[in-house]
Amino acid sequence: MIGYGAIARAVHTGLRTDAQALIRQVLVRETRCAAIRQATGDDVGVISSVDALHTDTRFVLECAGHEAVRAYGAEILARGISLGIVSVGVLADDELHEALRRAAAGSGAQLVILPGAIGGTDAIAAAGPENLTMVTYTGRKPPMAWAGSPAEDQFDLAGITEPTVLFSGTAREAARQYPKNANVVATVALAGRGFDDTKVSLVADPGANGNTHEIAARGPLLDFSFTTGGRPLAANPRTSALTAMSAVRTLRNLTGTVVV
Ligand SMILES: NC(=O)C1=CN([C@@H]2O[C@H](COP(=O)(O)OP(=O)(O)OC[C@H]3O[C@@H](n4cnc5c(N)ncnc54)[C@H](O)[C@@H]3O)[C@@H](O)[C@H]2O)C=CC1
Ligand SMILES: O=C([O-])CC(=O)C(=O)O
Repeated sequence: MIGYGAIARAVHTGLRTDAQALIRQVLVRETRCAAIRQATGDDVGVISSVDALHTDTRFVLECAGHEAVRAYGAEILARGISLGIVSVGVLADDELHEALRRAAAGSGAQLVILPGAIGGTDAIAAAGPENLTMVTYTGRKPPMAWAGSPAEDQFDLAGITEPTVLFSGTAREAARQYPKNANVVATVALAGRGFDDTKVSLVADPGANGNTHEIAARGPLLDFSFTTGGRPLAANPRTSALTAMSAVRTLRNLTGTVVV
């Protein structure tokens, strides 16, 4: 697993008593190794380079942010190790996306896009771009869950008293401008009509109970709307707890006899 922040810790906890999947190593930055060794306990190795991965590693799960996908993604895939990512928004960079695709194609590994904080991408991906005429995404979070995003420079977040649209544009712009809030946007885009043809609104809503994701899609095969009202992780209010459970599910499904 790459990273040991809010999502990664919840994944580790979620799998501690699991017989199906086991986190063997955590890949973190060199400067963080000592502190993270204390936090993980003895059941996990703490490493700071892809070279230190066990040679029989089957799957790497990224829970660390866009920079981590850039730093390690291609190297991992080129070794034939499949990579699951939650920091999907980084794929709005076409050059990186292509480099990861090439690395995976060359080794036979897979780049796996996790659903993360949202439900519904299975239906959109099943329909496919040829069967979708429109896909939109609206994300709502309490105003202070947008702290640390570009919205902080444009709005007085603490003073917001009614639902306020912070961003309106394409999935590509949203993913680039909101790297810690719009990863699900990228997942919707990749499942459906792509980064430039998915309309996105990001809203600060003082009445929001947690992080709400609304997806709407239309086409000859379906008329689709799905809302996920996710509760945040205590360790990071901008991140929905479901993101970690989505990763736990992905890891369990790697070895499950019956896979749902
Ligand atoms: N797809 C989805 O539904 C969601 C995706 N995310 C993505 O997950 C990322 C992590 O989220 P949280 O765990 O809530 O954040 P966090 O800030 O609690 O944890 C991130 C961890 O990654 C580590 N890290 C950063 N750069 C690294 C690198 N180059 N190498 C190794 N470790 C590195 C940090 O030290 C930190 O421990 C977010 O930045 C975002 O990209 C977040 C929420 C939902
Ligand atoms: O956790 C969430 O609610 C979604 C999120 O931050 C992201 O997609 O980056």
